[in-house]
Amino acid sequence: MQVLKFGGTSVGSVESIKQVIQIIDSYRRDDGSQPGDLITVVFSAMGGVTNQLIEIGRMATTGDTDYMELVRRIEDRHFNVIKALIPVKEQSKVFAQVRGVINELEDLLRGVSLIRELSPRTLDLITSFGERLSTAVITECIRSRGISAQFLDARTVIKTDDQFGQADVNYPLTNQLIQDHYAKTDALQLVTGFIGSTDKNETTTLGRGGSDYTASILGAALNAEVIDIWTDVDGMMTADPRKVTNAFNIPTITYAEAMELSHFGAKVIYPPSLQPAFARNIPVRVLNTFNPTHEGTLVSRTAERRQYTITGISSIDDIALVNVQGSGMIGVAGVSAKLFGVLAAHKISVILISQASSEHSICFALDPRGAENVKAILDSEFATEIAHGHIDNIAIERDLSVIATVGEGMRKSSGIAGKLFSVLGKNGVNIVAVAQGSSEINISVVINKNNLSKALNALHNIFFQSEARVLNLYLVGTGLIGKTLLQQIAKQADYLKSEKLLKVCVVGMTNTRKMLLDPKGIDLDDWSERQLAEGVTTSLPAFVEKIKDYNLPNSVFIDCTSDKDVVQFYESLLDANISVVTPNKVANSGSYAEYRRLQRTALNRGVKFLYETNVGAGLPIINTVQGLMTAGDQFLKIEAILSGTLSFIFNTFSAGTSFADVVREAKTKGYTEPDPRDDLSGQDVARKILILAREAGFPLEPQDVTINNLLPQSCLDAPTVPAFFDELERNNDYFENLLASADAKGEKLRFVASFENDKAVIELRSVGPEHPFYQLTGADNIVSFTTERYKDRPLVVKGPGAGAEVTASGVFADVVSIGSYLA
Ligand SMILES: NC(=O)C1=CN([C@@H]2O[C@H](COP(=O)(O)OP(=O)(O)OC[C@H]3O[C@@H](n4cnc5c(N)ncnc54)[C@H](O)[C@@H]3O)[C@@H](O)[C@H]2O)C=CC1
Ligand SMILES: N[C@@H](CC=O)C(=O)O
Ligand code: NA
Repeated sequence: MQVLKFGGTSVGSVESIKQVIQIIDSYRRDDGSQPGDLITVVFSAMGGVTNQLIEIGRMATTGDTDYMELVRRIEDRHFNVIKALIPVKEQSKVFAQVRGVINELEDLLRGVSLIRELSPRTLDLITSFGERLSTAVITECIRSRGISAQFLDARTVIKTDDQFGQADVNYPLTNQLIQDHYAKTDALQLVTGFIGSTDKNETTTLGRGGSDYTASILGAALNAEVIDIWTDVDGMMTADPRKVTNAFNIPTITYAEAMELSHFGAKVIYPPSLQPAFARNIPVRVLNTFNPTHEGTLVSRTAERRQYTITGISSIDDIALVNVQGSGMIGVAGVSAKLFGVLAAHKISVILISQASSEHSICFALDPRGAENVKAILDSEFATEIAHGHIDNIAIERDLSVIATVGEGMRKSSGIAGKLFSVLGKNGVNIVAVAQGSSEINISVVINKNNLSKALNALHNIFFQSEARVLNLYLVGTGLIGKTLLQQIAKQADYLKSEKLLKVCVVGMTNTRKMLLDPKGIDLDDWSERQLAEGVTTSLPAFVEKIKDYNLPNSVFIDCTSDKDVVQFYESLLDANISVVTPNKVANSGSYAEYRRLQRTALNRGVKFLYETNVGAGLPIINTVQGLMTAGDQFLKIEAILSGTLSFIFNTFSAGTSFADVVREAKTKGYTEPDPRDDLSGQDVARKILILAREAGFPLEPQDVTINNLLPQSCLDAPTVPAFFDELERNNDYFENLLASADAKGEKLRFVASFENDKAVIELRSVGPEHPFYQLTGADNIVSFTTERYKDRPLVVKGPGAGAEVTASGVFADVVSIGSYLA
């Protein structure tokens, strides 16, 4: 015996009923014989009809005759099925049959409108019409195809007590009646879900999950091989797909896991209603009527071995927490007994309970709609304890959500809780309360509601490991470096996904003109067109506000500008647990206090502030200094060429060429700052040596860096970039003279930064062939660190220190390292 059940959406329309009939056909045995003796099919009411019937009942009690129109609509829906699926010559008989049932409903409603009262008993009778109508019509549809099928009104076999609305089943009697009935027939049984009857034959309903319950009762009584619950989703998912886009189907799950997941909000099935089947160890499959070839989910006593330690994550979006606390509770037996006694006596259902081992407080979660009432009850029940100071306070906290991670696999593995808390911590999700069932298959955390989506996504990402972790990027500045970075990300995306399990998703970008945000991710093939077409006028505060609003997990803010206005937002971003990566030197070269503040904020928040490209572009310079510092080395001296632009200029400029043209070439090659005056004035190098000294542990301020200026005053004073180039042209002789005097000594011009004895100095030097900086070519940088451990021979880092590709690649490496950290 196989028991099938089709829910309201499955039987909600002509098209879907056609699909249902095909599915029932597919259960036919291989030899082509009719499925009759093998299966039982339970139906819900057509989607929406039960709620309409409740509404109709309510309208009838108020004397509102509009209910008649609603009844008409219900009748029409069933008539439409008859018209579409039953041959014309057989239709009139079925119309008459439906009309008869509707007449009965109308008589009943007339009675209700006369006495103006709707008892639970009458409401059960009214709602029973939904299943009675749907099942009767589908039975005729199937019969008209020549299949021997029988309509079974479940009220004749499912016997209950008289708790209308949620009746309890009399199993011994019910099982007997079911078995007796099935002994007499081998026709396909088509059964009304949701309803039963008392021993006085009054109609009752089975409460939440009603038709699943019917299927389960039948399956258990008949010892079915399997119960197939046909619904409108592909079985149970690892998380609610509306909240977690990467959620996927769970092929097998245990009864206990299914119970836990649905207790915490997974609504695909309502396991308590499947209890009779579970008790007899009958497997339940959850299948999709609209995608019938999908394997769905098999719920059974044991699940197959899985690659993930957890099975699923579910949540209840809105809960309130009631906190009962007081020093008088410590060691006083009975407070919790009394508390739970009171809750039980008032039929208050509790979602989760947590008690600190100090016994100083107990908190429990419940539906927020009942919270005020519960507080009033507790305040009154515990009035004495409160008066005596044993309990200080009964407080309600609102706007909370609960997330449950569920899985049998958790029972045997350590470190799950650690992983859970760590990932929530790194994403700045504060945990308000925690509970772990002693079965160890569920850890639940209560968090602020506004973090729910971020927390669910972060947890899903981390626990379903074979899935790539998503890094959400916000890019400010789509100029030379920003654009190159986007190209590099686009090119490398597949590799990162498959080899590093990182899915890099650019969710926001802005330049000075337009900003574009899309939490689903911006396609990197046409970002620039989209930014132009869909972008809105840039407002940095609005951009940052959006980032915080989205509250996406694993978020990284990338500043590829040279603007100080962008820097102002770093601290609040870090504070909101958003990592910051930047080639922009402004933040780290302001006051020492600001530099430290950003470092501290990142550290406190468990996020990253990375700026390798602040010095020497992609060369590993900052990382080298940080590595030496971490290992306890001490810096004695730093000597360096830190400007790619000036390196290039002095390696390229020769007598008879235009100095200004060489500077222009440096700009074209992408070496200069957005404003090349920053390079030539020594400002850029000053920032770099300042940052290096700070990284090396010296609290330098900008004024501690002495710049021995290279440019004539008129160049320094040039108000605009074009004016600056004009001044360079006018001063060509000056630069030629500098070059000539170095040439005369067989030396080369080098713009050298050095740091020693708490002082940083930058100056133009001419160095001879014996000097290590003499050989430098192109736009190379070189840094020589003399430390306690590298005293006799300094540690040297050398290589291209400017240019779009190497800089973007350094920024990219920082971003990826955050991905690895978060993972
Ligand atoms: N070129 C190189 O070799 C290296 C550059 N860097 C740094 O990289 C950064 C970027 O340089 P480039 O890409 O050459 O500059 P760029 O001038 O080509 O691009 C800057 C971008 O930032 C945008 N922007 C500026 N202010 C903004 C604001 N307030 N709001 C929104 N967008 C804003 C601009 O619209 C533009 O898209 C600079 O801080 C530079 O110092 C660092 C290391 C090496
Ligand atoms: N403009 C800079 C680029 C790196 O910071 C340079 O020339 O070195
Ligand atoms: Na670097």
